[in-house]
Amino acid sequence: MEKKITEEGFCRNLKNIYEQLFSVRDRYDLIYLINKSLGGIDPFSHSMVSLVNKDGRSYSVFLLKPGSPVQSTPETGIISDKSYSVNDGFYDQILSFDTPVICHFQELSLKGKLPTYLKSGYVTGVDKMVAVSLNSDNQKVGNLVFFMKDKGEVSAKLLHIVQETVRLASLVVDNIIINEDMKARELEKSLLLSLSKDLSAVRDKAGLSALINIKVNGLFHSKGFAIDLIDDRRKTFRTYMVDGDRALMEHSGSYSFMNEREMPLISGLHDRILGIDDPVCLLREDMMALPEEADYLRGGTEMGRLHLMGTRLRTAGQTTGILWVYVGRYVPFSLTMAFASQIAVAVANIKANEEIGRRETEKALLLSFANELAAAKDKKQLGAVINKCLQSFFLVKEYMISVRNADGISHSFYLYDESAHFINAPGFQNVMAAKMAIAGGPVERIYQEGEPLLFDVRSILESKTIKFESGPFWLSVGIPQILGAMLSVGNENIGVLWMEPDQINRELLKAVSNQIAIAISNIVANERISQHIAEINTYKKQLEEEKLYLQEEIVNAYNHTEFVGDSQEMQKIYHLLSHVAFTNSTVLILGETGTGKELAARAIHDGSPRKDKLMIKVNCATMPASLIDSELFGHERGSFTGAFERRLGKFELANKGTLFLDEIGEMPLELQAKLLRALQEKEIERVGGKTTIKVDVRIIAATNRDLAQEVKEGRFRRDLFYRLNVFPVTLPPLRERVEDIPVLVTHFINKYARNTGKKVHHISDKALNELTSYHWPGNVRELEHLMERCVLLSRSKTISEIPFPITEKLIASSPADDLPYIKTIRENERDHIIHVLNYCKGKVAGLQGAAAWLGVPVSTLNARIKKLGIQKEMTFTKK
Ligand SMILES: Nc1ncnc2c1ncn2[C@@H]1O[C@H](COP(=O)(O)OP(=O)(O)OP(=O)(O)O)[C@@H](O)[C@H]1O
Repeated sequence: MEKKITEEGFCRNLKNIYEQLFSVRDRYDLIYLINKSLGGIDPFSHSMVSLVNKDGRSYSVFLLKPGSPVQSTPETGIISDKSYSVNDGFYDQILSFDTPVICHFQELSLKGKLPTYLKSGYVTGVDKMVAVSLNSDNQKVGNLVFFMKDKGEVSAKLLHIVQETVRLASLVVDNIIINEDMKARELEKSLLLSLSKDLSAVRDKAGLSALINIKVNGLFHSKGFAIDLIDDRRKTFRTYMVDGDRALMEHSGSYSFMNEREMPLISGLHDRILGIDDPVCLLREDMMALPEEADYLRGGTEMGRLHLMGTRLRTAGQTTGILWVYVGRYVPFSLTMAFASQIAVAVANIKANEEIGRRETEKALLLSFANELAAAKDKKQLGAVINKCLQSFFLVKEYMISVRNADGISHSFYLYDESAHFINAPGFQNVMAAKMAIAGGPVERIYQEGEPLLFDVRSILESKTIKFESGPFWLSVGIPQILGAMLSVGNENIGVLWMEPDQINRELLKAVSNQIAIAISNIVANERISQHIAEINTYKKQLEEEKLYLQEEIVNAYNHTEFVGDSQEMQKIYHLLSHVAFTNSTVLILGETGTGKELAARAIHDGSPRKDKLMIKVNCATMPASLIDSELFGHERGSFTGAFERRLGKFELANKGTLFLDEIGEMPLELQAKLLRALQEKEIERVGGKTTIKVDVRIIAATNRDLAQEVKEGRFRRDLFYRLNVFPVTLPPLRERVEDIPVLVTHFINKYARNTGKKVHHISDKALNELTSYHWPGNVRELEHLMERCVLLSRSKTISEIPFPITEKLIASSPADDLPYIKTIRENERDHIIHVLNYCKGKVAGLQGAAAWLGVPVSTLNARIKKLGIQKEMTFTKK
C-alpha cells in the first residue's frame, strides 16, 4: 500500500523538489519527479502530463503512473501511443486558462465532451480532474492533470500546491523540449541511416512497398501509407503504391477505382502539399472537410488514426508526387521529410528501372512491328498487322484510321478492324464514304495539339464546340468516348488513328502511330500512283480517241481553201475579216448555206494571235441533243449511263485557241443558257463534275438562220444573241456576186483535176454562161460540187456540158423561179453517205462507224464510197 503524502509534507518538501527539477532532462524524468513529489498526494488518484506537439495542432499524453487504470481504452489502445487534436473543444479550453481548471467527468460525459482516452478513467470511478497549463516562453505548451476519485471539494490549498508544481514544471519544459529534440534527431539519424541501407537493397516495386510498410510501422506507429505520383504537367495523379495489405485504402471502397485511373489533382489537397516543403498534417476534422474525390484517403481516419501526413516527394529538384502516411502519434516534421525524401529517390529509381524494362520490351515490340508493317504489301495486310499491334500494345483491337484526302481539306475513313462490332451497324457505309471537313473538326484539334486527344462525343455533339461529323455514328454504336492519335510523316499530317480509350500509354501510342503513319503513307502513295496511272491510261485512250478529230482539224487547218473571188462584196468581207482577226472579239458570221462561213471562221483564226493553237469546230445541228452538253463541256466518269471514262469537252480542247460554233441557230434553248454562262464566266463545269475549269477560248459562231428573227420568235435567247453579235459579218450569196463565178469555176476545175488526176483545164463560154445565169441556192458549195462532177464526167480538156439536175436544167433559163434544187438518187446517196461519215468523224467500221449507222456491211459501204467518188477530204471536214 502506497504511503500518501500530506499537503503539509509536500510544502515542506517543495525546496527539495525545486532542486531536483533542474536535473530533469526529458518528459519521463518530469513524470517521475511529479509523480514522486505530488502524484501520491491524497486525494489525487493519479495524474498525467501532456505536451502540444511541434505541429501546434496535436498533443501527446503520457501517464504519471504507468500502471494507472486509464493507461489504455478499447477505442484508442494505449493512449500514450497516440496524438490527439488540440482543437477538440476540451483540450483547447484548458489551455486557455492560466489558473487550474476543475473538470467534472460526469458533466463532461453528459455534454459529450469527455475525450475518448479519459472514458475508462471515468468508468473506473474518477470523479474530476484538476488541469493546469504548462508555460514556456509565455506559450502554452501542454498541461498537467490530476485525477480525483473523491467527490468532495478541492481545497484552495490543494489548488495552490498544484499551481506551484506546475510553475516549477514550466521552468524545465524548455529543457525537456530541447533535450527531446536532440534525442529525436539522433533517433531520426539512426532510423534514416538504416532506412537508406535497407532501401539500397530494394530492387522492385513489391520490395519497396514491403519495406515502406515496415518502416511506416516503426516510425509512425501505423500501417497506412500511399504514394501518389503526379504527371509532368502537374495536372493529374495516379496512385502508384499503397500499404501492403491495402487495409486503409480499401477500407473506403474507392481504392480500386483510384489505383486504375489517372485523376485530376484534388484542389485544396494535392496542390497544397505539392507547393511546400513541410508535410501537411490533416486531422480528423480536416479529413472530413475534404471533397468527395478524396474519399480514398478517408479510410484510415475512419479506423481511428488521427493524422494523415502528406509530404511531397521530390527528386533532382522535381516534385514527383506525394507520400501519404497515417500517423498514430506525433512524429517530427523533419523526420517525415527526411523519410519522404529517401522514399522519393527510391521510387524514382524503381520507376526508372521499370521504365528501362518497359522501354526495352516496347523497343523489341516496335521493331518487330516495324518489320511487319514494312512487309505489308497492301491495305488488307496492313490492317492485319495494325490489328495485331494494337492488341499487343494496348489490348485494343477495334480501331479506325482516317486519312487526309487528295484535296487536302477533307478526310475519310480508310482502314478499320474488320472484326470490329460496328462494321455491320447501320450508317457504317455512309461514314466510310463521307468526306469530312478537317477544319473545325476533331482532326484539326488533333493536328493542332500534336498529342493524342480524348473526345467525349456526347458532350461535343451537345455543345457543338467541334464539328464532329462521325460523332452520331460513334454514339449509335455505343462508343461515347474516342481517342484520336495523329498520324504524321515528317511535317505532314496524313491522318488519324481512332480507338476507344483505355489504359493507353500515350508515348507508346505516339511511337506506334508514327510507324503506322509511315506504312499508311506508303500504301496510300502506292494507291494514288496506281490511280494516277489508271487516269493517265484513261487520258491516253481519250487522247487517242480525240486524235482523229485533231488530225482532221490539223489537216483542215493547213489544207483549207483560200477565199476566191474579188467582187466588191467579197473585198468588203476581206476587209472586215482582216480587221477583226487580230482582236479577241467574238464574231458572228451570217449567210446562206455554202457561202463560205466556215472558210471565214478559219480565215479569222489563221489571222489571229491564236493561229498556232487549234480551231475546234462544233456543229450544233448535227450533234445529238442528248450529248451536246457533254460534247461542249466534257464529262466526268460515271456522270451518266455510258460515261465510262472522263472526257474533255470542245471548250477544253479549244483552250487558248478558237471555238467555232457552226449552226448556232440550231442549238437547243437549255444549252444556250449553259453556253451563255460559259461565255460570261470564262469557265466551264464538266457534266457530273464538281469543280469549275477556267478556259480561254475565242468564240466564232455561224448560222444561216436569221438570228434576230429567231430571238423574236423565242427560239434563241436574246442575251446569248447579244453576246455573240459583237462583230457580225454577213457573207453575200453567190447570186449577188456573179462576177466571182468565173474565177471560182477555174479554181474548182483546177482543184478537182488535180485531185482526180484528170487533164481538164477549161470551160466553154456556153457552159460558163449557163453557170453565171443559175441562181445558186446552195451557193459556193453547190458550185464546187457541180464543178467536181463536171471534172469527173468530162471526157475532154474543156468542160462544155454542165450536168445540172434535170429540174435545174429546166429552170436554169428562168432563175427568177424559186424552185428548190432537186438531187438525183445518186447525189442523194452520195450526200447522205458523206453526212453520216461526217457524223462518225470518218470512221467506217466498228460500233460507232458509218457502216453500222447505215445498216450495210463495211465492204458494201467501202465499195459505195469508191463508186460515188467520195474522197477523204470531202468527209467530216466539209458537209
Ligand atoms: N469564196 C470561196 N472561195 C473558195 N471556196 C469557197 C468559197 N466560199 C465557200 N467555199 C467552199 O464552199 C464550201 C462550203 O463552204 P463553207 O462550209 O465555209 O460554207 P458555210 O457557209 O459554212 O456552209 P453551211 O452554212 O452549210 O455550213 C467549202 O468547200 C468551201 O471551201
